[in-house]
Amino acid sequence: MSAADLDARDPLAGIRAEFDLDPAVSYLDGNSLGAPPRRVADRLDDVIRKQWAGRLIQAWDDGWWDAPERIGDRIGPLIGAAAGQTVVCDSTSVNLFKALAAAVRLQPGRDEILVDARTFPSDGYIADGLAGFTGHTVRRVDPVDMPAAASERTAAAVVNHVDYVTGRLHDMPAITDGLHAVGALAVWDLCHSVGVLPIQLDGCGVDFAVGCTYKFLNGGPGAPAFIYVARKWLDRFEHPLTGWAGHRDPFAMSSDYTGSAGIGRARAGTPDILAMSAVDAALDIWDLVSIEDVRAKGLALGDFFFECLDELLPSASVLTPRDPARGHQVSVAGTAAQLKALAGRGIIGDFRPPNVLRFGLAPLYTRYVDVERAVHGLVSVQTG
Ligand SMILES: Cc1ncc(COP(=O)(O)O)c(C=O)c1O
Ligand SMILES: Nc1c(O)cccc1C(=O)C[C@H](N)C(=O)O
Repeated sequence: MSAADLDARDPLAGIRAEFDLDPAVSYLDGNSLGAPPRRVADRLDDVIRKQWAGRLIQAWDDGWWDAPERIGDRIGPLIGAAAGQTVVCDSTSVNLFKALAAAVRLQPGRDEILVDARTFPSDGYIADGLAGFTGHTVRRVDPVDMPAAASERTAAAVVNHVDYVTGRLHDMPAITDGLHAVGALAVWDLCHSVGVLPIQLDGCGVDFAVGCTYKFLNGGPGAPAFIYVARKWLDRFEHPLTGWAGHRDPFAMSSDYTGSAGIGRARAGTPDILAMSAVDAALDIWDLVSIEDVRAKGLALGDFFFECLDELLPSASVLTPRDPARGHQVSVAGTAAQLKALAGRGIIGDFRPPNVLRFGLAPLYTRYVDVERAVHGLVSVQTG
């Protein structure tokens, strides 16, 4: 079937109109920065003109102060988290620091942290940075080998749900169970899976998770991230960034810190209301679509990408698995110069060293014609 026919039959095709995208551009980098939902601009206008200008500081009592928990609970259904376990705040890196610090604190006598050897570098840097304070040994292990590598020495393991380079999807239930079998805690990084595939954090018994909102959740550049703390750990969740926003009674201005009783204790400082309002507005799109439909289209876009490559560029070296154990991207070997040449043709992907071209497939706005154009573009930049 042609790309145009596939687009014509796509039940999600109409959702693209929710985004401010140039039809002439094939935007295939939603796995790095999502596209702008039109409703975000309207919401920010409202927050600035009506809430900030209209209510001034009184707006904190009109829903600003509680926005991190409220918006966290809107992300909850996308990650299989019942209410009260997810809060939106800080960056993924900062939230990972909090989650990992709390995890090792829960595991006295265990002296090792495992880190996904193929993770986005920041996760490894954070683990190393924390270990510099706690004295833990950090060992880098492929997620597939984590259950076998973990032992009674392992306090916690940081695992990516979807590998940011290849798009490989890791088996959350099996890896989590494997870690738990030796008493290690599981900390999942959902940056590349949230908003593209169904996730069951509660169902898998995951201990902690972090993720960003600026990729497939389209919250905008630098949008705040989220952190999930499983209900079973909420009472004992202790992290070192004990700022006033996580205090049980922040406006009492007590000189002693007592953490909030719930997920609020994962907060540290004042919430960035403008950025958070953008995330909130972007999440409205999930009132129109289901994650199951998004997942089905994401896999279909990937299958179509592989078909086009087989037909037009069989010599391509494809890094992304063809089976459904993948997220929503297709990665092929290539160069930074090729990426630049593609951008000159209106095809936007990204390059990750040393030799990977990544093409993100965001089912809310990616069209089959975008995939077809990307493969035609790859053919022309490979053949000169
Ligand atoms: C898998 C993964 N983890 C962590 C990060 C870091 O996120 P942040 O910049 O919000 O700290 C990113 C992207 O930047 C990422 O892709
Ligand atoms: N957050 C980013 C940024 O501010 C600029 C450029 C890229 C990013 C990214 O998020 C990169 C992304 N985590 C990746 O998968 O490579």
